Amino acid sequence: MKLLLIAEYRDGQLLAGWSELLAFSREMGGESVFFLVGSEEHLPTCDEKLYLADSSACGEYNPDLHKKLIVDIVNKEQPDMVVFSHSSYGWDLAPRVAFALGASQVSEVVDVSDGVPVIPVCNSKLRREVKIKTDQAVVTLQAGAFGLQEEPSGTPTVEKISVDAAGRTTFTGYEQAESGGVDLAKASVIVSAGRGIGKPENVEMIAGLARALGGEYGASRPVVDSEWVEHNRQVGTTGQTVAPKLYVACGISGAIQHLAGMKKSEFIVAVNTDKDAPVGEVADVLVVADLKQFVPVLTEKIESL
Ligand SMILES: Cc1cc2nc3c(=O)[nH]c(=O)nc-3n(C[C@H](O)[C@H](O)[C@H](O)COP(=O)(O)OP(=O)(O)OC[C@H]3O[C@@H](n4cnc5c(N)ncnc54)[C@H](O)[C@@H]3O)c2cc1C
Repeated sequence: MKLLLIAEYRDGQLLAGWSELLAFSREMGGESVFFLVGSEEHLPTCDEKLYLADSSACGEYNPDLHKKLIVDIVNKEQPDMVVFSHSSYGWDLAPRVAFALGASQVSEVVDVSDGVPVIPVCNSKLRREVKIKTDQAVVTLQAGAFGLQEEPSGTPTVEKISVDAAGRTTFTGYEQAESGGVDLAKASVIVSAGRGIGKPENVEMIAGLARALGGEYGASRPVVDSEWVEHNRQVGTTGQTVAPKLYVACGISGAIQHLAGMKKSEFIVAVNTDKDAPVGEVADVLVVADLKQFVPVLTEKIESL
């Protein structure tokens, strides 16, 4: 099996997701070739072949033009799979490439089972193995789902490529999302509220524990989507990525999109009524308890120290 891995470049920097693409390729047992619209200054540290288009000529974000470049490489290399990150770049480009190739597309892959991509379904409550029936497939990988065991090293063999066409899209720049007054990335302790808190009035209970520990409070996406907590406190792939000394996940099941934003925390405590909740796989301590009983008692004890 051969895989074409589409690395990403933003604001003059190579994005770290390239190593997740390589980890996926290794799980698939495949030979990998990279594609990047970027610069020779920032290349993946690996020994694979890399097709490099210059971002100053092709634009960092020009889906029309990048699709043409990728399709040319696909015609040359004949990979079985073209692999993107499940990012805004991937969301935009992957369907264009799949359509151009007449290939099937599998979005948001989180695992591999016996060589078959696995995707979450039913709001991540279930997983589905996807059997690909076309000769070629285009897949996108959920952030944080795949990781290399070892620190990547090496120097790619670079082949420079270019394209004459201009494309129909004009890139005008990136706009930074407003982060508001809270910068969770700077907090050394974060206590997060999940759907298990049950009602918006219980956010204060989570904020109280965070205050007692000298930290900030965060939330999972359903809590933010319900407008119980503002978006700048959301942790996960569509929120903030954090790595505090202590992360306390209260009533959070541990969906891959949440774990991707907090699993690098130094010490993780999870409070959950379900002893089999997936968050237990990353937690250093799993407290099997009703958070409405446990959190107020813990807060009181800490405050009395
Ligand atoms: C493209 C995409 C991007 C996403 N981005 C994000 C993201 O950035 N961040 C994010 O968090 N999610 C994100 N999600 C959503 C994610 O898939 C999950 O749906 C979400 O993380 C689940 O949130 P939760 O754990 O709070 O809720 P649930 O999965 O419903 O879990 C609730 C947990 O609370 C426990 N519980 C219930 N009652 C109690 C109690 N009284 N005491 C203790 N425990 C209790 C339950 O056992 C359960 O484990 C994204 C999804 C998609 C498709």
